[in-house]
Amino acid sequence: MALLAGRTVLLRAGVRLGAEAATRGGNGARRFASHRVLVEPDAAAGIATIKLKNPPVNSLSLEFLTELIICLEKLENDKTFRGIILTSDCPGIFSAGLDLREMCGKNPAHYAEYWRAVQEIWLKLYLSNMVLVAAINGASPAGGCLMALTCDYRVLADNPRYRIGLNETLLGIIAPFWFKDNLVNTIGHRAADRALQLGLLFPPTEALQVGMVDQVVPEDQIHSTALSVMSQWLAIPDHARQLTKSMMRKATADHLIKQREADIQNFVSFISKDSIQKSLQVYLEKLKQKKH
Ligand SMILES: CCCCCCCCC/C=C/C(=O)SCCNC(=O)CCNC(=O)[C@H](O)C(C)(C)COP(=O)(O)OP(=O)(O)OC[C@H]1O[C@@H](n2cnc3c(N)ncnc32)[C@H](O)[C@@H]1OP(=O)(O)O
Repeated sequence: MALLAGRTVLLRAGVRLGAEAATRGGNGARRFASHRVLVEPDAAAGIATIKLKNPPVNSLSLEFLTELIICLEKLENDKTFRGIILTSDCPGIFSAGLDLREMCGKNPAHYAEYWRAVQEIWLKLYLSNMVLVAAINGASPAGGCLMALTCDYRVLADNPRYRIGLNETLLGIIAPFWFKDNLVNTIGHRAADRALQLGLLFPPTEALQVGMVDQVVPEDQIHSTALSVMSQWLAIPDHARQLTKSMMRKATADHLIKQREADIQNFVSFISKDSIQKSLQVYLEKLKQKKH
C-alpha cells in the first residue's frame, strides 16, 4: 500500500518530466531533462554528478524532491553508473533543507504526500547501490544535512558560513527518528544527543571534529577531492561493497520501512497542530525579515 501510494507521486511527475524531455529532445541523449536537477554524466568513469539547482536555496519542495527521486531511479537502473557526486549549483548553499512552505498552511493530504516524498528520497539515497559522495559546497541545515548524511563520504568546502547540522529544535520541531538514526550512525550517540537537542549547526572545523563530514578542503578543490575519493571507493568490487553497505544500513532503513504509514500519520498530526504552524510561520517570517 505504502509503495503503491508512493508510486503515484512518481508517476504523476514522470508524465510531466516526460513531456519536458520531449521538448528538449535534441539536447543529447545522456542529459536527463529536469529543471532543477542537473546531471553531468561521465560515462567513461562511471560517475554522474548531480547538481541541485532550485534557487535561491535548494529548498526541498515536493516538485524538486520528485524530480530528484526520478533522477536517482534512472541512474540506479543505468548500469553505466557506479557512483554519484551530489553537489549544489546554488552558490553558497548546498540545501536549506525541507521547504518550509510545504509544511505551512496546507491541508493534511498535502502534508501526507509531501512526507511520503521526503521518506522516499531518504530511502533512495540511503539504500543506493552506487557510491555516493557529497561535495558540500554551501550551507547544509536540517534536510540538507540529512541528504549529505545518506552519502558514503562527505567533503565540505572550508568556509565558516557553510554550517551543517540537524537544527530542527531551533524551529520548534523535532527531527524524526530516522533522521536521528542516520545521525547516530554517523557521529555516535553522545554527539548526536547533544547536536540534536541543541540544534547545532557546525562550521567546517567542528563538523570535521565531530565526524559529521569526512574531509574539509578549500572550496576550489571540492570537486577534484570528490573525484579522487570516488575513484578510491570504485576500486572496490561492486558486489562486495554493495553487500557490505546493505549489511551496515539495512536495519536502519527497515526501521522506517516497517512503519512508513504510521510515520506519515505522525508527521501529519504533528505539523497540523496550531502551535507548530505558528512556530514555523514565525521562523519563516524571521528568515524573510533578515534581509531588511
Ligand atoms: C514527531 C515527529 C514529526 C516530524 C516533525 C517534523 C520534522 C520536519 C523536519 C524538518 C526538516 C527541515 O529540513 S526544516 C528546514 C530547516 N531549514 C532551515 O532552518 C534553513 C533556513 N534557511 C537559512 O538558514 C538560510 O536561508 C540559509 C539556507 C543559510 C541561506 O541564507 P541566505 O542569507 O543565503 O538566504 P535567505 O535570504 O535566508 O533565504 C533566501 C530565501 O529563501 C527562503 N528560504 C530559506 N530557507 C528556506 C526553507 N527551508 N524553506 C523555504 N524557504 C526558505 C527565505 O525565506 C528567503 O525567501 P524570500 O525572502 O522570499 O526571498
